[in-house]
Amino acid sequence: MTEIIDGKAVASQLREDLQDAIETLADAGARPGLATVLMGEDPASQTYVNMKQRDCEEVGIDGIHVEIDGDAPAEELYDAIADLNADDDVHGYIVQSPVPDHVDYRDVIDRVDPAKDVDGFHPENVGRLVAGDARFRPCTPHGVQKLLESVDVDLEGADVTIVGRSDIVGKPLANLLIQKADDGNATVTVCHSRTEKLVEKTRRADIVVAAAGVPELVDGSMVGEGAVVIDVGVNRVEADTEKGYELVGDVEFESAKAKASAITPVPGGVGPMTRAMLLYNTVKAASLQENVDVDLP
Ligand SMILES: Nc1nc2c(c(=O)[nH]1)N[C@@H](CN(C=O)c1ccc(C(=O)N[C@@H](CCC(=O)O)C(=O)O)cc1)CN2
Repeated sequence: MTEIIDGKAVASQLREDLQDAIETLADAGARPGLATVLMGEDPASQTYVNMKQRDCEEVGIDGIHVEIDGDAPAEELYDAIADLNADDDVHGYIVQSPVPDHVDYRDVIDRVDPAKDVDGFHPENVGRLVAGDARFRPCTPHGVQKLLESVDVDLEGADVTIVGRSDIVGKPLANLLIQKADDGNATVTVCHSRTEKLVEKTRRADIVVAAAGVPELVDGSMVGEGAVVIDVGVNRVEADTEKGYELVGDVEFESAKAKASAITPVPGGVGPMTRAMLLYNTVKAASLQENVDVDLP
């Protein structure tokens, strides 16, 4: 029987497990604060920031939301970032990606105070992660690690094939999984649009992570018998539904499930974990800035 990895349940447990740390901070007179910044009107991004704000409310984190018109000059976003860097009540913040075309996301990230960079995207935090001393693990890769932990998969020496080389998922996940750590020690192959013999590389893997942003790119014929399949894709595909779209992963679920020992669904797999790990990083940021030791799950 294939195990369906319930990301909602793992995320819910993690939010519960964060409560001790949030209470420890409260006892010391500190309440974690997270700001979300959204520039533009991308509907999926609006959904994600709304969900992030709701998560904050649920666990006892102060949420602040900043919205910037999609046509505004980049300087307006830079000013908002400067304000958040200077605000002592904000321990962490994220600038939702993508930003409008006239704004360079790298210029944006460079301006974020690395101590408040709870996405873990600032070059200083990327460097620390690669060096094996991460301050903030990027939320989606960290969420994938927690999901693998939840199915007790042995990463030591495992062959992992990641399809996708994005700065947000593929690159940091590969770096985390090769590290000398209990949740690392894997052998990782990172595939991308120029990779040759992709099927060969996914089929030989013990763990396949699909993170290319291409709906149903990975099907059952690309999955080895008994592999663990992690689907990072959350693609909105036009459909005759109330919302006018349906959510489709990067994995063709039914055919991959027939081969896999465990698989994440979309929705309800990696997405909720991305949000849960943002809360985790915010609590960590608050603990570091307020000099209060907390036990993190
Ligand atoms: N600044 C950032 N921007 C983006 C990130 C990121 O980590 N930081 N990642 C993605 C989007 N993302 C986070 O913001 C994200 C994606 C999906 C979900 C989620 O909960 N998905 C649900 C379904 C939601 C729905 O109904 O549409 C699920 O999969 O069950 C949360 C966050 C790009 N940008």
